Amino acid sequence: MTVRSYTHFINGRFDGASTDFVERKAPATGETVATFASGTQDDMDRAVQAAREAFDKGPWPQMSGMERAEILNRYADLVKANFDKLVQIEIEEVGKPIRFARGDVSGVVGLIRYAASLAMQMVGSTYTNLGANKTALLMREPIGVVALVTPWNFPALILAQKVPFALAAGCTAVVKPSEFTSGSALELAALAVEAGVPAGVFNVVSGKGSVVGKTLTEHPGVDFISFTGSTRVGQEVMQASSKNVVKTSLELGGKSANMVFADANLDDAVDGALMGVFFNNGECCVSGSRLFVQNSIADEFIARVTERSKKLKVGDPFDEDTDIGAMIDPKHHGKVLEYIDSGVAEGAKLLAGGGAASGAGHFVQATIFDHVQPTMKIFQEEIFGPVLSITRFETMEEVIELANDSPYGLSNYVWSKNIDTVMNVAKRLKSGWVQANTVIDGAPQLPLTGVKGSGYGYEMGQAGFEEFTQLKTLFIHTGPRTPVFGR
Ligand SMILES: NC(=O)c1ccc[n+]([C@@H]2O[C@H](COP(=O)([O-])OP(=O)(O)OC[C@H]3O[C@@H](n4cnc5c(N)ncnc54)[C@H](O)[C@@H]3O)[C@@H](O)[C@H]2O)c1
Repeated sequence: MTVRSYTHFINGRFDGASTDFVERKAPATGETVATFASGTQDDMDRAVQAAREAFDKGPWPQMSGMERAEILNRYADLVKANFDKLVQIEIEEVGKPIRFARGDVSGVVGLIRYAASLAMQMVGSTYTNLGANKTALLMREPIGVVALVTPWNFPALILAQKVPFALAAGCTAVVKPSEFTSGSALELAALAVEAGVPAGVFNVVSGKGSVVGKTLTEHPGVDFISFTGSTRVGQEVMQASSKNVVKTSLELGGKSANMVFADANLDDAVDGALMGVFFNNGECCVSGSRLFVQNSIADEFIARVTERSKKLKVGDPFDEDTDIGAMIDPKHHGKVLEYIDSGVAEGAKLLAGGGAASGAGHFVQATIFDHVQPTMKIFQEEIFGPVLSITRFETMEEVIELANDSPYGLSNYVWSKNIDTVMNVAKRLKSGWVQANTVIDGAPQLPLTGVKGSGYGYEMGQAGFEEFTQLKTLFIHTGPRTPVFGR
């Protein structure tokens, strides 16, 4: 197996300055698949400086939207041309099954194309009703140098939820990818330059969050921070941003409810229950890891979900038939197993799985608990693995209360053929996103956001694009002015 060896990507090229490298072992095999430079404060300073100069001196921010769109579309073509390589990197470094890695890279292409269209939609507004001789222009401008910190579960996809939108707005960026999965970020930066993005516009520094992540989010050269990761680190990023009073957007953890009413299309809902929790190994912020089933259908529905879960294939992520790959690293693997033990210890009923799955990698069996109570850890905490917690309910009131009983508020799902049920539940759920009769769905046009412990700010969509812009108000007085002083 070839080991990919990466340095940082600063000012339009791979940077020769690093001497310290860390090995990335594939979670599914334990083999070394890549080495990443272990960044220092100095590396991060150089990257921010490159982005600062590229922003202040141009030409990227001054280009027309049409020019930026053209380059971004060329970038999308290049990502497509490198599809297989990027898919391989995501499988090897993350341990996710091939069909989901393919979905991620297709998603990257779509996000870049959509962002390209937004480059031509950078519109402000005009007020003409302010009184005689007065007009105001609200001019939309790029926010500046942006710090983008990404997690390991969707390394390419989450990067593409940020970078193309920032670039479309005319910003310049420094990316700090996860230290586990930096390969795709570095490849994507190099492809952007190949597509015509000028040097210094898109920089990547790999390394530890506590070193380069911290340096980046505290850096005085940064104008906006967009962070995706855990709620705990999100809190640290908030503190870091206060140092220079920098605007932030935080996309944090989740513990979504997947609610199945008796009148739902039950075939679809069974599939949605499995997809909700086992997609991307369960390492998914919008995972529907709490399943709520209405009492009248519960026994049969839960039996069907359990039976199907036992047929899932856990193992080699390169195998087309694999449903669940490997957990990201041994520590996280151990944490997921501890949650499973806590579910048993706290009295939930184990229906399927319940431990590690065999193989050389960090595999976990598809695990299902029934009769989970809101007081249990597996109900409240984000497990980030293939572990489903099921709770039964009787009424709509009860399930809304159960769903909202969470420190998080990212996404929720409701299954019912009754539009009244869907609307009534959706309106009362405390989450940034609700999906009806589907699960973990989305499109580049639709903004993702959280409430409560899931963060704030928007990613994707027009709202996500506007995060990378700011409004400058130009108030213009024309014609004679009535004196205020010295009349
Ligand atoms: N809301 C969303 O859209 C979304 C999407 C994906 C993942 N997530 C969340 O991400 C988490 C899993 O990812 P993770 O384990 O990589 O998260 P994490 O918070 O441990 O790390 C995220 C990133 O922050 C960096 N980091 C760590 N300490 C830092 C510091 N002090 N300052 C700046 N950066 C620092 C890490 O190196 C990494 O690049 C889960 O909680 C998941 O729900 C959220």
